[in-house]
Amino acid sequence: MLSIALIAHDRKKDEMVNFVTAYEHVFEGHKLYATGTTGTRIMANTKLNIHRFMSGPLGGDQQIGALVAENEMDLIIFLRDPLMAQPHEPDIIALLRLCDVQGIPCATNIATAELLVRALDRGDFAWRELVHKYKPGIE
Ligand SMILES: O=C(CO)COP(=O)(O)O
Repeated sequence: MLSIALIAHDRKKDEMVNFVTAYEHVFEGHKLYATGTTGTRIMANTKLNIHRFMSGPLGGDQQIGALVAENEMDLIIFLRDPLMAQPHEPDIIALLRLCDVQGIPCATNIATAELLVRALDRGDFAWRELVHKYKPGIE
């Protein structure tokens, strides 16, 4: 069981709900996290149970980033709105940066999200189980 974060900006939320609904059978085998409103929308439309953090503008991206920093998060699906400025842009950049620091697969558009979820379904994320098994504790 892996940890997956689902995040979508407002104009991408319908896309996220449709996507998660289509792959509900894959997501149901994992521990799911989301920013506040995204999580509420997904739970209203699926049977999935999701741990919801704060809404993005109130710190949700940073809360998910904290788990990425500790190498606890295995996959991030972050449907960003590339055509709308966000008040919390620094938080968004910080989360994406931490994904690169830890080498965490992170999809920022639906095409990449689809490829990664299919890879997850095939078992291509087994290496993340090893990361968890051998991860050093915080000194
Ligand atoms: O703003 C977000 C990510 O940057 C998403 O937050 P919500 O899911 O609360 O709308």
